[in-house]
Amino acid sequence: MKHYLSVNDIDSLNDWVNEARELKKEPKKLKSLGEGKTIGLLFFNNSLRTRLSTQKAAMNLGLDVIVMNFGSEGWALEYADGTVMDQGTSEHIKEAAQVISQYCDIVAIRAFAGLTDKKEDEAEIVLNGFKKYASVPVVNMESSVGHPLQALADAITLAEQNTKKRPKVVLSWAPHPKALPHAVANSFVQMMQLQDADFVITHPEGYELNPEVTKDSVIEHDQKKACEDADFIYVKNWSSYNTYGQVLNQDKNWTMTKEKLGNAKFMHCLPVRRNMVVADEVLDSDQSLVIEQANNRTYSAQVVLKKILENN
Ligand SMILES: CCC[C@H](NC(=O)CCC(=O)O)C(=O)O
Ligand SMILES: NC(=O)OP(=O)(O)O
Repeated sequence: MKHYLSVNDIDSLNDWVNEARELKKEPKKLKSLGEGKTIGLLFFNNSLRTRLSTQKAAMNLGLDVIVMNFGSEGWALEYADGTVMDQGTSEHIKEAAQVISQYCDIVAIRAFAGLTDKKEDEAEIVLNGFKKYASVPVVNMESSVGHPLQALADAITLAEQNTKKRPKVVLSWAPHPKALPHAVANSFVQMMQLQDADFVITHPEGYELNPEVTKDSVIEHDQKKACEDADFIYVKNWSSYNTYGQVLNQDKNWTMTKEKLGNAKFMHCLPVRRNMVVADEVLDSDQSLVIEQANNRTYSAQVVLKKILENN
C-alpha cells in the first residue's frame, strides 16, 4: 500500500483491526520503524482528534512530525491545469506538492468538502492533487467524500465492544445547524459493508447519501423502527446530497435520546453538538463509546503509518 486515501485501501479489515489492537497493547514497540523519517500533517480545516492522534501515532513509530494549518498559513493553491493565475490563487499544487515531498517522507491531508460543487467535491481535487504531484505516500485525514482514519477507528471500537456474531448496527442521521460533509457517513457505510452485521441506515427523506456509496445497504426512513433492537447506533449529521450541501431540516425529533437508544451502544466521531445531535442523557451514560472511539484514532493512524513505512 502506497497511499491511504479511502476504506477501499484496506485489503483485510479484520487483519488491520487485529494489528491495530496489538499496537494498542504496546504502542511504542515499533519506535524505530520511522526513525530518520518525517510526516507532514497539513490541515485545510479545523481538528482536535485527527490532529493529536495522528501526531501521537507518528511519535509512537519514531517519526518526526511537521504540522501546518495550511488553510490559514499556506498559500491559496491552484489545482486546475493551464490556469492563468491572475486571480486569488498564489501557487499551483504542482509546485507545492513537489516542495512538500522534499521535506516529508509521508504527507497527510485534511481538506473538507466545499459543499457547493458536487462534481468538484467528488473529484477530490485536493487529495488527488497531492496524490498526483507528491512523490511520497499520501494519507487522508478527512477529504471531500471520505474519512477512512475515522472509519478504521470505528471498526476497532466495534471489534472491542461487540459480543454477537452478527450485531445490528444503525447509522442514524441527526439534526445540525450547519451544512456538514458526507465524508464520515460515507466511510462508515463503506466500512460496515466489509463487516458481517445487520446494518441499517436511517435518515429523513431527502437525505439519501450517494447511492454509489450506499449501494444495497438497507435504508429506513422511520428512525424508531430502524433503531429497534440495535446493538450499536452510530449518529452523524450530513447535509443533503441530492440537493447538494443544503440543510433541508433541523427536526429535533431525530435527536438521539435514551428512549430511542434502548440497550444499544452510542457512537459518534466527535465533535458533537449536544442536545442537537444527541441528548446529554445519552452522551453522559455508560452506553456512550465516543471516548473509546477517539482513543482508537491513535491506533487507526498507527497501523496505517506502520503499513506505509513497511511498504515504502
Ligand atoms: C470529524 C467530523 C468533522 C466534521 N464536523 C464538523 O464540521 C462539525 C462542526 C460543528 O459542529 O461546528 C464533519 O462532519 O465532517
Ligand atoms: N473525529 C474527528 O476527525 O475529529 P476532529 O475533526 O476533531 O479531528
